[in-house]
Amino acid sequence: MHATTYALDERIASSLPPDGFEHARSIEAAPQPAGPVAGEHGRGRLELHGISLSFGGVTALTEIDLSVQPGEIRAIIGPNGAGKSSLLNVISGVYRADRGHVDIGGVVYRQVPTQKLAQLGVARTFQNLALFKGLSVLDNVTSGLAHATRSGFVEQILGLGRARREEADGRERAMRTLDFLHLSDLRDRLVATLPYGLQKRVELARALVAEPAILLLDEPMAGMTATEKGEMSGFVRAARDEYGSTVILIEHDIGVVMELSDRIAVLDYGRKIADGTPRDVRSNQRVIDAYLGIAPENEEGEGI
Ligand SMILES: Nc1ncnc2c1ncn2[C@@H]1O[C@H](COP(=O)(O)OP(=O)(O)OP(=O)(O)O)[C@@H](O)[C@H]1O
Repeated sequence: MHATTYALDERIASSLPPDGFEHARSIEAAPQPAGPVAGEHGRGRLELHGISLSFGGVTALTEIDLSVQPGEIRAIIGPNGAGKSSLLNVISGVYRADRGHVDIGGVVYRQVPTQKLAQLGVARTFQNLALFKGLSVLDNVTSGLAHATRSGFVEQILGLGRARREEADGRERAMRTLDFLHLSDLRDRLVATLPYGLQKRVELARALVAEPAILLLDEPMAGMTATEKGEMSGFVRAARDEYGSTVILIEHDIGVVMELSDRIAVLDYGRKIADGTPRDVRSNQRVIDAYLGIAPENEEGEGI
């Protein structure tokens, strides 16, 4: 494990939010954190306290509390429009909550500074792929380290010592991540030529190359075949085991969620209606009524 944390590619961060809603909040300058800088001490811990968010007259989130332990795989589920993406966008600083705060590794934010997400050890993937389709797999994954670069523009242009060492180091890290996700053979392929399921895996690689303390995955298995979902689940679990990353994922496939998650938070109309182990959630009557729609004795965790 490397002590250094790396940043998301600025180009990707600045392309947020992806949904194009009229009332999308602008990213505001974040206040300086009040407490100590997040260190190894609180690495991977995330807490939300009383998060409320609305868009004009639409309430997206109401007083959400969430406590995620280091190394945990935590799913956020709920019907369409329940507030899942909004919550992920609050965690990653795309939205500023109307009320409440986000605690990342012991540092409290009213709005998480998106541009510093990587320094905080947070990486994310997107519901709609946000890859550079015209670049190779290797270049896309290396771009996940863009903020780690310490050398200046001139050094990079001139290919001076530090810039060259950083480039070599970045490529080596990217190669290791590709190997980890069984993508090495595809490293020179243009992303646009890959099937969708593999593009999703490349996006995971780009997030993982920074060895993040907290990995936010927005529907990582959407649009995948059952086989691809199984593979992806295995990679997500392996990533947690290998890098010690805390994983927070939004996923609609209940079978996957039940099988992969340590704990599950369930949202409905912007409120958290349940939070617990897959077994707890599966037998929770409010969850069954709002989301699962099946009696617990009749299901195998496959859902809906
Ligand atoms: N930028 C926005 N502008 C206006 N309304 C928004 C915006 N983002 C979300 N909303 C609204 O907030 C509510 C929660 O939406 P959100 O996308 O967070 O739900 P979700 O659970 O992620 O849904 P889905 O599963 O369909 O992706 C919805 O009523 C949605 O229309």
